[in-house]
Amino acid sequence: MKATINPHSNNIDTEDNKPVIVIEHLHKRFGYKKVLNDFNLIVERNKNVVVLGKSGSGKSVLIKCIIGLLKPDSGNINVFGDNIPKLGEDELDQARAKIGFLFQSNALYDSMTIRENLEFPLKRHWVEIADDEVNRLVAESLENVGLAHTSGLMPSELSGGMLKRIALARTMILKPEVILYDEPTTGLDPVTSREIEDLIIALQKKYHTSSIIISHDMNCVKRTADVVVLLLDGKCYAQGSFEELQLSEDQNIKQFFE
Ligand SMILES: Nc1ncnc2c1ncn2[C@@H]1O[C@H](COP(=O)(O)OP(=O)(O)OP(=O)(O)O)[C@@H](O)[C@H]1O
Repeated sequence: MKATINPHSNNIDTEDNKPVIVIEHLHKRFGYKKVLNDFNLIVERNKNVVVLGKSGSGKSVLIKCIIGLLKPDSGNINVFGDNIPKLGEDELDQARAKIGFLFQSNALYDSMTIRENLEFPLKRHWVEIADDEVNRLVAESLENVGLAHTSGLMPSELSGGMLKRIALARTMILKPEVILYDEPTTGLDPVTSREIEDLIIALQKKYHTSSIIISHDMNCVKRTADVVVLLLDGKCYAQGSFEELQLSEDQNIKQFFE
């Protein structure tokens, strides 16, 4: 079953229809296990696509293939015209500056201050960047997540929700055009989850980013998704708005909404 997306359901201009990620015939197996089996997906500019799927269905494998951490067996992953699986290490490094990745674990460096954590991607990707510009971008990204006062603190001094915000600030500091979120609200209480969802939506509006979000949290899916995709048996089994999928009579889809 494939739900269709109503092209008139959102206030979109033509720029927003522009595909930024085009995944075609993606295959990835580990031994005998076919994890992705002819997976196809288009993500348009300024859209949040949430990927739903059971545990072990291949959501993380998909995201790792998009960012080039895993190589698919076959298929194309075009991000702004770069076919990720075909890129060499240097080109991949450049492409990754345009693709932000929010790790489920946050992946902050415990031995660095918040400021140093934020400076790290800037100095790695933009070697020639001036100190003034570093200061400006660090301040802007901390303000974006409402944590300007934490600059000199260590990660161990922050709560789980604050760490997630800092991880988001660090992901955003390079102004990526695409952001991949791996379960952004897992392990957070409902109030903090809601704050993170609000931030995801606010930053998308501010910077016109496109996102793929993996989530089990149906509140997060409902609030953040422009498009919901169900990954089943390695394929894009269904695709549509949250409401369209919620109304589906297909048992494979229904079970996620019960
Ligand atoms: N590097 C690897 N080597 C072997 N098998 C792997 C590897 N990475 C993932 N897998 C297998 O691929 C399948 C999909 O894993 P993946 O982590 O993508 O699932 P998921 O949908 O993200 O699950 P969850 O929701 O529990 O995080 C699993 O069976 C997993 O064991």
